[in-house]
Amino acid sequence: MNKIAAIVGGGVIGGGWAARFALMGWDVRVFDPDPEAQRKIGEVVAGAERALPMLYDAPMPARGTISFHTDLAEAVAGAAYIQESVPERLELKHKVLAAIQAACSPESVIGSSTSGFKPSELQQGAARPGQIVVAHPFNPVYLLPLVELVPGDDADEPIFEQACDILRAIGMYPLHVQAEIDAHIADRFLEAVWREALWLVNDGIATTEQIDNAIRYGFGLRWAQMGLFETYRVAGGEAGMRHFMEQFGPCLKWPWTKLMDVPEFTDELVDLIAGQSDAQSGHMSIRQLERLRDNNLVAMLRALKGQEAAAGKLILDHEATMQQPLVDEVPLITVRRKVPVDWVDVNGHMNEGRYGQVFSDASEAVMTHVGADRAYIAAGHSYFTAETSIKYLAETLVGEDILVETRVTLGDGKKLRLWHEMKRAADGEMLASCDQFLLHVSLATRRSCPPLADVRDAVERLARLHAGASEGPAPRAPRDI
Ligand SMILES: NC(=O)C1=CN([C@@H]2O[C@H](COP(=O)(O)OP(=O)(O)OC[C@H]3O[C@@H](n4cnc5c(N)ncnc54)[C@H](O)[C@@H]3O)[C@@H](O)[C@H]2O)C=CC1
Ligand SMILES: C[N+](C)(C)CC(=O)CC(=O)[O-]
Repeated sequence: MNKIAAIVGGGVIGGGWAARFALMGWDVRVFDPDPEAQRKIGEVVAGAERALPMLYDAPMPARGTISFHTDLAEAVAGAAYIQESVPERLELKHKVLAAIQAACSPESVIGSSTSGFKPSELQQGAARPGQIVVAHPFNPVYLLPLVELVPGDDADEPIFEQACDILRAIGMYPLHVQAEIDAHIADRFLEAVWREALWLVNDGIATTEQIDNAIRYGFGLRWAQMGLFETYRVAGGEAGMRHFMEQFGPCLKWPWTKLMDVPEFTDELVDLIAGQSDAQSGHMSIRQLERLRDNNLVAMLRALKGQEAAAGKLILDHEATMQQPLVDEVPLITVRRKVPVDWVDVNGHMNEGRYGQVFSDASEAVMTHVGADRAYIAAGHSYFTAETSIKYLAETLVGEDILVETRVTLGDGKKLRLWHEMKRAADGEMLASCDQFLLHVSLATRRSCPPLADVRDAVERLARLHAGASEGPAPRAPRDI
């Protein structure tokens, strides 16, 4: 299978798909008749380039190309994955899907971003119905992993499997929706909440800002990490879900919602809502709001990563597939990454504590390289850092690509000394240096001891290889420990 994706319809959602595929190493071809499409996608890709790599504490794959095509057939021919993201009108989707099928390989996956149409509706009159699946993403597609994958009854099994594999490979979470239904799963919730919110504004109960506050200071935070049922299970106390249902079941019969109805979109209601929304957020442009949203999402997803929970666990698992083994070279490139938004301090640059983290990651990469990896540590041996001296040489800013070059300046028995240079990838400027001294330890006694033979040999071999090539300080006499 090649790594070519065709994006048909390059608006808000198509642009997000294009960015995610390209940043995950796919070559992307876009077809969109709008003369402004290239500019609009450029804006989305710029936002994605800034935000998506911040989720990962690993080097990203080499970015794929994005090309723009005036001929749909040319864009889709030979693409392994095709995503349709044209406006939500069934007759338009039928026309576009027919044109795609006339030009693409029968083996390609055709995903549709449709928010509400069922696969059987999209497949009506199609040349190969089983090739078309609903692949409904969430905005921004380049940060949110969920994609509702609805194959429908006529789905072609290999196409569906391939869709799952490709979506996982680009870091997404394909949720298999077994039975087709209007608006799939998630949009049903969104619409219920949206409907209720419209009533609250319409009836003068709450403003748009109060409704947003009710979500973001409360249940919105819960939903991001536990969803609905797990949250309510906890809310039931020690007796869990049963008690929760017993206590709150009767409320469902009380007039707590107006979900069966929707207020008329009169000019007055549209003016009221748009006016309140302007008053609430009109001081920021849409691009500024997008950047704020992306920063917050990155910070939240990174927090979930730290807890190995929910979408954070998904990113961790995906990251593990992206790690490349170190190449035995002088210097070793031990870290390649982007500075994420949650590493910035009040001075607007990378906080000093994060330099320690970068150099610690660099040392861990060396440890793995010499065989002191997770299995070695689990078997009771490791290295502890005994001394670190960091020099901060230039400011490191959020979003910058950085790398660390590491030289082994001493590898002698239980002693390991490393010289790290952190550089800006764009121009090679040195941002910080670090002289680090580590001692091999037994995790049973928590005291220093010689490494096992393989690790000792690997460390000593690296030290010989790096001797003379060092740009770091002259090795000092190791401390007597
Ligand atoms: N905006 C959202 O929050 C979400 C939208 N979706 C779904 O994604 C799809 C696209 O929605 P948006 O990106 O929001 O719309 P959009 O209006 O931002 O973009 C649609 C794009 O399709 C292009 N287009 C129109 N006719 C075309 C044709 N014949 N061939 C190729 N391109 C054509 C337009 O020029 C435009 O750039 C819809 O099915 C929508 O339901 C899914 C998830 C979220
Ligand atoms: C409003 N919407 C129906 C287009 C929303 C979606 O389909 C998903 C999302 O990103 O909220």
